[in-house]
Amino acid sequence: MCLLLGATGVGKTLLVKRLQTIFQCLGEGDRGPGTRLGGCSWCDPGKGTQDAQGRGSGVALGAGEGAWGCRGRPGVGSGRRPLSAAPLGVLDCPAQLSSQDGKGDLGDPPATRPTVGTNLTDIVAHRKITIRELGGCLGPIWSSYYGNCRSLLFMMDASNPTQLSASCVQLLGLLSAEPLAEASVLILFNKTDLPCYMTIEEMKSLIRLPDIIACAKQNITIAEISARKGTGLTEVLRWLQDTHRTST
Ligand SMILES: Nc1nc2c(ncn2[C@@H]2O[C@H](COP(=O)(O)OP(=O)(O)OP(=O)(O)O)[C@@H](O)[C@H]2O)c(=O)[nH]1
Ligand SMILES: [Mg+2]
Repeated sequence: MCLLLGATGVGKTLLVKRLQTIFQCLGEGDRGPGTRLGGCSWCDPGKGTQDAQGRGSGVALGAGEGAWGCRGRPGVGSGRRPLSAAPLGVLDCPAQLSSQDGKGDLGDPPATRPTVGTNLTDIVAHRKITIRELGGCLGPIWSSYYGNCRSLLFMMDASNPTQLSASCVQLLGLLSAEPLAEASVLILFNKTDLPCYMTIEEMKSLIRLPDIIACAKQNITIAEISARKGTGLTEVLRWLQDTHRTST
């Protein structure tokens, strides 16, 4: 189980929707040789960038290339670029997840509403990973859900300095919670597409992140992302895959 926590409005639900979009393209099993998909630039060369031979930069899996197969139109084999090494090879095309207009190749950001309870989402990266988002408004009872947590995604809003200190207090509470002592932690600084966002260096110094990491029992990784544009989601996927590779 992966817990996804953070103050209300930081972008947790949008992140999960974005990950779902990517996994629906990449994570539904190998369809075998000759399989290529339409739908998004992750799997449709026609929508991706073109290499020197005019082939697209979309990806498709050949036989036995692992659990990151694409879903979509079968039998359109020409022009596909087989992966040399699955599954991480699939994630070597992060540029397609980003664009300047806020829509990106992931399409328009879907609408979200404040999560007043908990959302469970399954993604498949070698094995099933269940992401449990807890609404920010549930902060007082987050601790009821700490059991069976293998990994923790903690999201902060990099564009909101006034929320940063409150988020830092929440983070310290999580890191000191006994049931989460063994969890791997990924701190996500989201909304880096906004003009007013703070750089990772600014945030590190504001919340004394190096000290927090040094004192924590957990293995902590940090990443700057934009759930809106898709920036940095490749790293999130890699981290999830690596963290849950051997977990139960
Ligand atoms: N500009 C920008 N807006 C974002 C980003 N991520 C989320 N948002 C927007 O922020 C708002 C809140 O996003 P949600 O995903 O609902 O936030 P949440 O963390 O799930 O909030 P709760 O469910 O209340 O805890 C929505 O309008 C999103 O479209 C981002 O990376 N950039
Ligand atoms: Mg939500």
